[in-house]
Amino acid sequence: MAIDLFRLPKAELHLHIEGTLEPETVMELADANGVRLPYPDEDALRAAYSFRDLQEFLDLYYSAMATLLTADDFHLMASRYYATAAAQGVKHAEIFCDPQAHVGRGVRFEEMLAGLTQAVADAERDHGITGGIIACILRDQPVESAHAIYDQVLAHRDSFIGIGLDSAERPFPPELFTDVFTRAGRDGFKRVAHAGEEGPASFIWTALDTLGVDRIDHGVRAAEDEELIGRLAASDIALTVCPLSNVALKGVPDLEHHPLLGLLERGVKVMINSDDPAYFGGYVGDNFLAMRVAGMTDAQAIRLAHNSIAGSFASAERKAALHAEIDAAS
Ligand SMILES: Nc1ncnc2[nH]cnc12
Ligand SMILES: [Zn+2]
Repeated sequence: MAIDLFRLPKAELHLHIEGTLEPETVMELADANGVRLPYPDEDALRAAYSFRDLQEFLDLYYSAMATLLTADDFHLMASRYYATAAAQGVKHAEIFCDPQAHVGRGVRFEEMLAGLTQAVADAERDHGITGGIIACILRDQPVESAHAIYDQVLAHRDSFIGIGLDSAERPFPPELFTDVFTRAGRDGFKRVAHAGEEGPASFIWTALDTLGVDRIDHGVRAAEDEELIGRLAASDIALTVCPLSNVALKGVPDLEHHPLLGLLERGVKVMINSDDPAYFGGYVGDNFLAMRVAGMTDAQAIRLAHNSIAGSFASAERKAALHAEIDAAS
């Protein structure tokens, strides 16, 4: 009998918490906060969840997050994510947030952080989900802004696991942010970066070699570069792949032609994540189910789940316990 993919224990390592805003939550927060949106109702908003590319998605993503004002709003959003994630087998989650996108529209950094850190603590108490928060730098904002937001992250050192790099990829190569990532490395933060989502495989090389990242987010365009596949397979660098996202943003034509399973078979440490699940058609368990329809075997699903634990920043003890949970469930 096929394994229950929702009950398969897994880690989620590529999840933008602002990308979990379902249309009903956006409308609820807009009403509560008196924020005017260019959509009359939930259905009209949902109808807009169809994208030609990354930028078109980002435009909607940034406009919907304008409904987040108070710590309670951030807490509500994240708590809803954790409840759904728990029901889909997530045991450990390293969630992204985009502080510049909130501070830039007048929300205090501490307001955002209070809501998110409370939700992280609640998730462990209520669902047994471990993990934490990775603050992403917006690569389409000036480098000075990256340093300024990093100063705030550093001032709240204990609330963050690490720093990341996201937003519009193609005109903004990783090396623009070498200095701020060097600072973060010296300060002992883990470092991750989106690379090879829409941008070329060369961005994966520079994320590794100039930013010193511990993990690559997406990285699917590594499949176009044989030398890079060899390098990744020989390393411990994991790729946090997001299948439904790549189809929704037209990076790959369909899941049958997605490079995930090919990279897995080449020995690259890939795993399945949801990216922005409210926008792309499903949470991490839904991504597993969709990949099964596209040909993923149970044995591959189990390897992907183990890779998600191995690629996480959890402690060695936590990792051992979660690997054992996967073995028990499979
Ligand atoms: N898929 C994605 N790529 C880059 N930046 C993002 N921010 C939220 N989702 C993103
Ligand atoms: Zn992402």
